Amino acid sequence: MSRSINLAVIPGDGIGQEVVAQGLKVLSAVLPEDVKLETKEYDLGATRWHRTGETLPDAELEALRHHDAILLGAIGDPSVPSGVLERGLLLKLRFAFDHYVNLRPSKLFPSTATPLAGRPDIDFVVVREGTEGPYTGNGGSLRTGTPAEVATEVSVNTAYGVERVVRDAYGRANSRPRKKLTLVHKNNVLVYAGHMWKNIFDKVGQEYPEVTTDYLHVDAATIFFVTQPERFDVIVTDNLFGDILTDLAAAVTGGIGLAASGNINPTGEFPSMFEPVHGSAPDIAGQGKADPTATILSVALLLRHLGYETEAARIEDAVAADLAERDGSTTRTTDETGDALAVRVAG
Ligand SMILES: NC(=O)c1ccc[n+]([C@@H]2O[C@H](COP(=O)([O-])OP(=O)(O)OC[C@H]3O[C@@H](n4cnc5c(N)ncnc54)[C@H](O)[C@@H]3O)[C@@H](O)[C@H]2O)c1
Ligand SMILES: CC(C)[C@H](C(=O)O)[C@@H](O)C(=O)O
Ligand SMILES: [Mg+2]
Repeated sequence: MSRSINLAVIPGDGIGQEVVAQGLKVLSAVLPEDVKLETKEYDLGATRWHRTGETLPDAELEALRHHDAILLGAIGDPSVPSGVLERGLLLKLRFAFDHYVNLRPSKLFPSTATPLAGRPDIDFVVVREGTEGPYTGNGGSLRTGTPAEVATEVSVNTAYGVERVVRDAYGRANSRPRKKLTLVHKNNVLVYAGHMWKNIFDKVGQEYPEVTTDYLHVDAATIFFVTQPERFDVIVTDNLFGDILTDLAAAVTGGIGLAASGNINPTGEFPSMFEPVHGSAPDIAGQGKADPTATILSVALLLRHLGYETEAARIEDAVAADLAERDGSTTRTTDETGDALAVRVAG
C-alpha cells in the first residue's frame, strides 16, 4: 500500500525560515521511498502582513485544515507590533485547530551541555494546555494610555478544557515506565482556577490508580526544574505556566535550540502542528547561526503522531549521536547541522 504525507509548511519569520528548511531536509532523508511527501508552503508572517495587512485569512485557514499536519518555524518580528502575529496567526491556528495538548518533551541527551551540576537524569514531558488560560484574549483596557488606565487579561479555565488535557496527561503518564504525573498551578493564590484544576486532577486520577501524583505551585516548580529535575516524569499545567516552564526546561537540557513541541489535536478532527519551542530569534536571524535541532526533533514528533514510529526514532537517535560528537569549540552553521543530521538518518 502506498503511503503519503500531505504537509503544510509555515516557515514564518526570522530563523523560522532557516530552521524549517533543515527540518524538511531531514524529513525527506528519513522517509522510505514508498512514502510520498507532498508539501505546500504558506506565505504567512511578517512579510505577508507588511504586504497585505493580513495575518491568517479564512481561505488559508480552511486550506490548512485539509493537511495531515503542519510544520511551523517561528512567528514574530520586531517590525510588527508585538502580539499582532503571535495572536493573529500562531494562537489563531492553535485555537482554530483545537490544539488543546501542547506537548513539550525535555530530555538531557548524554554529553549535552547543561548548566546543572551533577548531570541529573532529565526525561520529562510537559503537557501544556493550549487553548485556554490567559491566552484567550479575554481582556481589555480602559482609559488607554492615560495615567488612569486599567488593563485586564482574564484567565479562562473551563471544566471541559481542563478535564480533557488532564485526562490526556494521565494517559501519557500511564504509558511511561515511571507513571508519575505532577500538576503545576498556583492554587494558593489563584483559588478559583487553581482549585478547579486540582479537583479535576484528583477526580480523573481515581481512574488511574497506577499513576503516582503530586502537586507543585509553579514558583516552587521552577526551583525543582533546576535543583531536582529528575523528579519529573509528566507535568500537566495551564497555558501560561507551561509556556514559561518549557523555556526553563529547554535551558537545563542543552538550550532552546534543542526544544521541540507538538500542538496536538488528539481527536484528529484538525491537523496537529509541530514547531520548535523557540521564537524567530531576531538577534541571530539571517546569520546561519540558529540551531535547527529543535525543528528537526519537532519533525520526529510529527512523524510519531502520523504513525511513523521507526522514522521518528531514527531522527532522535541521529540527534543523540550527533550531539555526542558536537564539538563545543567549533560552531556549525544551521545548514551544516541539517546536512549532518540528514546524512545520519539516511545512513
Ligand atoms: N512559536 C513561536 O513562533 C514563537 C515562540 C517564542 C517566541 N516567538 C516570537 O519570536 C520573537 C522573538 O522572541 P524572543 O526573543 O523572546 O524568543 P526567541 O526564542 O526567539 O529567542 C530567545 C533567545 O534564544 C536564542 N535562540 C532561539 N532559538 C534559537 C536557535 N534555534 N538556535 C540558537 N539560539 C536560539 C535567540 O537568539 C535569543 O537569544 C517574538 O516576536 C516572539 O513573540 C515566537
Ligand atoms: C509566541 C507565543 C505566542 C508562544 C506562546 O506563548 O505560546 C511562544 O512563546 C511559545 O512558547 O510557543
Ligand atoms: Mg514560549
